[in-house]
Amino acid sequence: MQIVNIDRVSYRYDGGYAIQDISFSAEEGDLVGIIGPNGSGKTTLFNCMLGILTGYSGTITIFGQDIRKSKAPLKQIGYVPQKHAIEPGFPATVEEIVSLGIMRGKPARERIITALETVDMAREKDRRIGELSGGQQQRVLIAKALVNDPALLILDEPATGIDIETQNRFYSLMTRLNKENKLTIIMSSHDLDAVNRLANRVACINRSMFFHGDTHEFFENEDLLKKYSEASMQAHMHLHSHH
Ligand SMILES: Nc1ncnc2c1ncn2[C@@H]1O[C@H](COP(=O)(O)OP(=O)(O)OP(=O)(O)O)[C@@H](O)[C@H]1O
Repeated sequence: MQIVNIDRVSYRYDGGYAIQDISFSAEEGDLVGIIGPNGSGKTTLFNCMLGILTGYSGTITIFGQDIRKSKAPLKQIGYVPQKHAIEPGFPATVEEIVSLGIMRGKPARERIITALETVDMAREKDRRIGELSGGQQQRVLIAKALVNDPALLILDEPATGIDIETQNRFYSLMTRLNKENKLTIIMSSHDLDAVNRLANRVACINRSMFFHGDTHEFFENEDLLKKYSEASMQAHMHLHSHH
């Protein structure tokens, strides 16, 4: 079953196109890695898929429905945005943070605990989020995204800013959610090595699409890898030329 189909999607801000003519799809059980240098439009693409940005052209179909015509599929998406540092003194507890993810009905305590157990954080439920390490905070934010029992999980650069050992634990969690919980996952990442290990499909974007297919096809293709590293280098220099 097709979970997501992105068909010739473009979005422009006042300054020009952030994404142009993007197409790719995800089947049930896929773990799709979206790779692209800084500023390549990954967050813009996710915001279109989440119904946050509506002025795109092209068609986004999720669980078989055009999201312009029905908002219902959006309720089955769990989303973990790009991580922002949480103030150490931020007063909310882990359990309170996860309860914020509940879209419908009363905050069901059982669902919160189940989501926290999934990410191995149930023991910390009464602790303040600000006291936790970056990797633990990230797991709590995933629990928040899982609390509605989504069929699709979208993560925007989930492992950025956490140490290598924690990243590896985090990647095992992704694999477990994908394989055991049968969750379809779309994850953007700068970490090519992690994408190579985890994802079965890759979509590589640099404003427009430059590859979409099986992971091994991308990583076995020297030309594509070279093109990707050149594009990242340019994006990097472009970013730094403004400072
Ligand atoms: N609100 C906005 N108004 C105007 N331009 C924007 C806006 N948001 C993003 N852009 C531009 O659109 C392009 C794509 O940005 P986007 O955040 O989607 O990329 P990204 O791949 O997620 O980048 P990063 O990896 O750095 O987060 C960039 O050139 C950015 O400057």
